[in-house]
Amino acid sequence: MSNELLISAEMSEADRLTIAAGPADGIGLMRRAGEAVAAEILKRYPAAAHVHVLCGPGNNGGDGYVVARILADSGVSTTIWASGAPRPESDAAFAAAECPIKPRPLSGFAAEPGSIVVDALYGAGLSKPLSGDAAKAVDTATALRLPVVAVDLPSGVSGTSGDILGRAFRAEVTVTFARKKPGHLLLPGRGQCGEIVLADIGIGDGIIAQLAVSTFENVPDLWLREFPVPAVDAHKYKRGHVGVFSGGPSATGAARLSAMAAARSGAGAVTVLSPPNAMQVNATHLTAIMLREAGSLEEVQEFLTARRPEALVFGPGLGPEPKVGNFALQLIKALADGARDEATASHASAIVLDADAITSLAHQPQALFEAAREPSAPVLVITPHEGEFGRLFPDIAGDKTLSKLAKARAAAVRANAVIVYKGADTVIAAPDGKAAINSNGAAWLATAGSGDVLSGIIAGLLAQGMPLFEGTCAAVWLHAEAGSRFGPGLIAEDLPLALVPVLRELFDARTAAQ
Ligand SMILES: NC(=O)C1=CN([C@@H]2O[C@H](COP(=O)(O)OP(=O)(O)OC[C@H]3O[C@@H](n4cnc5c(N)ncnc54)[C@H](O)[C@@H]3O)[C@@H](O)[C@H]2O)[C@@H](O)CC1
Ligand SMILES: [K+]
Repeated sequence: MSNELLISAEMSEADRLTIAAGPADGIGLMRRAGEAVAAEILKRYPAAAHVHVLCGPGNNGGDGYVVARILADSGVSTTIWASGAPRPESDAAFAAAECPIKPRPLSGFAAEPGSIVVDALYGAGLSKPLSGDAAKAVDTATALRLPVVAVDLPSGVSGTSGDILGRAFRAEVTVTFARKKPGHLLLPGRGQCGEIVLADIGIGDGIIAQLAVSTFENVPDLWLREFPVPAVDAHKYKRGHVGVFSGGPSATGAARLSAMAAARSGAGAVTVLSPPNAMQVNATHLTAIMLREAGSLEEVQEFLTARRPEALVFGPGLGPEPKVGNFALQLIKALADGARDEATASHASAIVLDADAITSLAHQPQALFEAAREPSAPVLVITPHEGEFGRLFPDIAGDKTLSKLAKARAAAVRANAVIVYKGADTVIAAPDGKAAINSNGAAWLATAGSGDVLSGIIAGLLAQGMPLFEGTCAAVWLHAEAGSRFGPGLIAEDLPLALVPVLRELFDARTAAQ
């Protein structure tokens, strides 16, 4: 698997463990890193008139000296612009000594149209905002619109948070080593990386496994083995039952989008739970989806006991009023009580809290967090976008020292829930610290009702027995993949059907792997 994302301490540890295991040493890894970058440049820019390699004082710069040496050996006209000499005896100093090109000071960096820039100023060791000559170099390359190939990370992008420190290069290609870093996927860093190439420099999977990494890129490898394949003797309730709460007569569409998405994701049965005054309008619009009147907690409990849905969606279209939050709390409590009482066993094991449920619970977040900690409480998935996250977790949202990844993790621990912190770089985080960053989304998904569909997919996959974190990650990926492939013109109604070809591919991949 190569879906792990490494922070810089983990990358250094991987480096250390690889060197300790032998036979590679530090300069050996650096040579492989530089070779990978040089190969990419020779492949992509065979007609480049000139290559300017910008080398920093650390190991990122060391990789740059290797690149410059190989390019020069290959007959490419190459200049090195260095910001300070490498520390004596360091791997970077060895790499610089092996390179026949005499470096010029970065302060004089000038380039001509048609040339290529290799950014080997700072990588994993970036520790403060880019300033002085480095910032000027960014401005020069940007003004001339020169193609930039970044070594490991575009200088100025934090590998941990994806933040831009001061200024950053906007690369056409970024070549990184062993595994991607969170900053390659989190915004705004992702936007600076261009195409990301992952190069093998001899840090084996066994070494990565020793790191016990807890952050992943959300790709099918992460959850495919848990992806549901219906049993030969499946009947509809064996394929999972989802209940979706509907809003009032003028706000029923959101629940229907969720319900349709749950059904398309493979749940065998889906029921819309409707207030009495919305029964007529829901009935007019539902065919395969079942409908049940549930205006009170008692009626909901009757449904839970009689039909035993595995997952519920609560929030889309319900309205942001405090009474919605109160109902959510009562529901969580009722499910916790029900799960303890074998006689009623009215338990749904998962609730997806979305949209208005999140906003209404922001009036009493502590009550939610306490309810989620009750023994036997159902597992919760909370799916806030930026605004909703800020309402439910204002202090975490306002903490400028935390990345989006760290914020999602902190929220998951506090709420004892899987948090889907939505956006173009959606982060999924579980209370046990596991987290994934999604990277296959597209702007087409920013359309009304898209989030309601996502909630339905999550519930649909959880109802079919996928584990909580993996099921949620799979839903986020599926939703993004369906929307990205559909492209221009996408509206939320299209998404459930757009899931079908993606599901087919996953199903085929899953069964082929069995
Ligand atoms: N497994 C690994 O860890 C490997 C790492 N390699 C390379 O090593 C890099 C990391 O090397 P380092 O840890 O030496 O870190 P860097 O080379 O990224 O930077 C470290 C140096 O830059 C200074 N610095 C940081 N930000 C600055 C700023 N904004 N302005 C001025 N000075 C600044 C630091 O004080 C330090 O001297 C990776 O990005 C990668 O390119 C590769 O050689 C291959 C193997
Ligand atoms: K760099």
